[in-house]
Amino acid sequence: MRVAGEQPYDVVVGRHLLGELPAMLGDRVRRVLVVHPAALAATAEVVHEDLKASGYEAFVAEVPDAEEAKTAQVAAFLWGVLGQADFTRSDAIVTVGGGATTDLGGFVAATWLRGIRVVHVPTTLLAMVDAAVGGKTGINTAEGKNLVGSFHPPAGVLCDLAALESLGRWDFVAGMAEVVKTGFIADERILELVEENADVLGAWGTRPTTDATWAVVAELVERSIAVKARVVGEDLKESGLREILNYGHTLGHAVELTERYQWRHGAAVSVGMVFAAELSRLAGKLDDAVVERHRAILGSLGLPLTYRGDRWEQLLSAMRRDKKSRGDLLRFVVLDDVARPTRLEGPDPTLLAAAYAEIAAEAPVGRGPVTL
Ligand SMILES: NC(=O)c1ccc[n+]([C@@H]2O[C@H](COP(=O)([O-])OP(=O)(O)OC[C@H]3O[C@@H](n4cnc5c(N)ncnc54)[C@H](O)[C@@H]3O)[C@@H](O)[C@H]2O)c1
Ligand SMILES: O=C(O)C(=O)C[C@@H](O)[C@H](O)[C@H](O)COP(=O)(O)O
Ligand SMILES: [Zn+2]
Repeated sequence: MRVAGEQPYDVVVGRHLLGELPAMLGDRVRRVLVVHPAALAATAEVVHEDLKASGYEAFVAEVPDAEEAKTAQVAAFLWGVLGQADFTRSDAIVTVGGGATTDLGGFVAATWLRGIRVVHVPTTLLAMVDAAVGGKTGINTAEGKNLVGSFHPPAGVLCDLAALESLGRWDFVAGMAEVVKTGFIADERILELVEENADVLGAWGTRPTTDATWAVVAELVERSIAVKARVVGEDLKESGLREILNYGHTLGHAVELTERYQWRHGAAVSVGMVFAAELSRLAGKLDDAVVERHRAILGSLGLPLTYRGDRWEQLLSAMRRDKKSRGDLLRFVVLDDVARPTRLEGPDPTLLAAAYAEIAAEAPVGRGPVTL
């Protein structure tokens, strides 16, 4: 799939794709830094050896797992590695990992010498369908999620579906939240596919994956990437259309911060989408049936639908730092219907509180498997 823009690039979905890496890196690259978390050390070493065999001067850097990687300290560590190895503007980074790794590696590529090439090799469902595509890079600060970053499109993305074989159930399910998001904002066929296959998708990794399930996963990945490619191809820097990809994220990111990143991103986005759907309904835009479809689909995958009722003020305060806010104006992506996203600007505080009341859990929810 081709992503349009000033520097168009390919997103390749398939199996055993590492042979495509040199072509994506391009002719001028001499040095390559492979960035990965510990869980992907073996894959990163294969990439490292392949690159050396292809004539590159290749290095590897292991970074912390998950959100622990998305800090200024870890970015500074990688800047140090690049500096020590004399990386120039014609050199490149390859990321091998989930969305946290692609966000971090993309950010370091965007900032080193004001921008070097990066190729992403996403290894989670979430990173394949969302994080690795579109050039949004970022790290967190104490005040919130992705508050520092830049738009820096990759030179290419290699989605090797074989990587999903080792992905744990709840990491796969968390990725499904972004797939479902894509369905609600742009492609109803995605929702139908999830509805038809929720039992096997929600049980990922607990039983052997049949060829039929792989075919469904491949179609979901391709459809989700197609939506993202179309949107970011039109609006890389989020001046309008791209905001729809943030459906469910205004509250979702606030939940992640409140939980000190102990919830998976996809789990927080799941709760955030139910909130956004309720907000859409209370604003008179969305039918009850579509709101209930959110709960049915996300719930059938095992994703959370509620969040603790005693955290509203904290969440509201975190939402003020959302990137869609303008001054004191809170802005939300909401739905008029399936595949008809729109914006709600400066909703009345009582409307927001009423939407939150619809998703608030009476007692604090436990640290369940998807959230952890
Ligand atoms: N830039 C964007 O457009 C964008 C879009 C969506 C999400 N994100 C970001 O992506 C991050 C979430 O990404 P994620 O869900 O991939 O989380 P993640 O990167 O934390 O990976 C989840 C876990 O899976 C492990 N893992 C990765 N690949 C594996 C494999 N093949 N087999 C076994 N284990 C594997 C990781 O080590 C980690 O423990 C968040 O930081 C979110 O903000 C960014
Ligand atoms: O690509 C985008 O644009 C998105 O909003 C995709 C989201 O799934 C992703 O989580 C993104 O990182 C959120 O961006 P942010 O600007 O709200 O931090
Ligand atoms: Zn997201």
